[in-house]
Amino acid sequence: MARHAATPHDSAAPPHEKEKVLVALSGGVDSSVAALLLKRAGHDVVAAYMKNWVNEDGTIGHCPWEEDIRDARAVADHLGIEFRVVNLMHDYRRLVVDYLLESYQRGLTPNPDVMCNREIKFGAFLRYAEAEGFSAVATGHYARKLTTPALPQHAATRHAPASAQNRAAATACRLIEGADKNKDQSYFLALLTGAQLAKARFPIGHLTKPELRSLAAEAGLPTAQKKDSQGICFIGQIKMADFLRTYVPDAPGPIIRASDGLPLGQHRGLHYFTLGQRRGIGIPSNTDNKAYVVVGKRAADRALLVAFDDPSAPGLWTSEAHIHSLSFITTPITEATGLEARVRYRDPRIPIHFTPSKHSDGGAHIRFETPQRALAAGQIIALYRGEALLGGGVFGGTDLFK
Ligand SMILES: Nc1ncnc2c1ncn2[C@@H]1O[C@H](COP(=O)(O)OP(=O)(O)OP(=O)(O)O)[C@@H](O)[C@H]1O
Repeated sequence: MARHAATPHDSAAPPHEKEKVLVALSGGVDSSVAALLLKRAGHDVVAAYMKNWVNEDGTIGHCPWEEDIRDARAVADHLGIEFRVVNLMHDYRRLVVDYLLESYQRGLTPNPDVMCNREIKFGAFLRYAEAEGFSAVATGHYARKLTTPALPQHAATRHAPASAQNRAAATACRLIEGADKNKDQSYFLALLTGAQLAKARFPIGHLTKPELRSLAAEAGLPTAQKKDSQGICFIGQIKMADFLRTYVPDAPGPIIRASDGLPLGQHRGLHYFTLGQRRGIGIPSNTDNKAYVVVGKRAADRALLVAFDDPSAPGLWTSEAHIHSLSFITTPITEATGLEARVRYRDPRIPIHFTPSKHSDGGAHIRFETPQRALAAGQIIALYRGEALLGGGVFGGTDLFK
């Protein structure tokens, strides 16, 4: 498959311009092929495994990091490139795990993968790379980067609160969904800034997974047959509930039927539940074909509010929402406009009307063309124009329990 051997067209560097790239090599097949393509394109490539979480307390959270380091090293050896292990455990604990735990304790639904990309891979890891003299960081994300000028945005104004650096980056590159629609990971990159994107390389974004697997096999990469990883690394194979049980103390409260206030039972802690959840409530409905679903949380008495899962369930469906912590890869949008949004990793893009907040809270008001089920406070919304990711924000209030 000679066509894959050329310089990845989504690289920010013009074809044939050699650059010094640090590739984030996880021990999985995607980043292995990213390293392979960079090497074939003639770049000066070094590979690094990020040591983020090693189950430091010896309690829970199996992450097969030793095996992954072994595999990553084997790939680097196979490609004849230098391999490093970069210890980011302190940053990861502070910027990802603490965010995760605090969010759950405050009744929010966090997204550690999105935060890991912004704060670790293109945060601490990128800073490490720059300090070591690299001009870019490459990952095995299914996303593409185009270096053509940003889409003209009639809504952008010179009052936009972007840094000069961000503005410069915005005109230089755009982030586009991965070519394999089944694997596209642009959602996880929604909170990157233009400056971060300027330094990012996504060498596999133009490939489909089957194409990538066959490239890996043809090149004899030791990870060619390795199974895809599931979920966020540090939680690995265990359930989020088991992880939370270890780190967040139980805080029991009543389970209340939202329609009439009827107490139905007790729960162990609101952090085990998220809006729209049906599993694990433990209350049989006693009504044929009806199941209870979480429709809300009440801070005052730590009540978990439930209702039958149907279109009339109070609080389950959302037509309008506030989003905060807005971040733009491209020029910030400062006037009302129609856009598309993705509210979960695997969801399709949906049409929305976007109105930036008149106040200086950096937020916006979103109206959906069709009501959406179970949008929880804390969840990430990614904003798009067609395949182009514009940026993202966070649903709801910053603290449900204020
Ligand atoms: N511990 C790590 N060390 C180095 N790079 C990592 C690590 N975890 C993730 N990455 C980088 O982030 C990218 C996306 O991470 P994700 O966890 O989604 O992996 P993935 O899609 O399963 O890819 P892979 O097959 O490369 O593991 C990876 O392709 C890799 O470049």
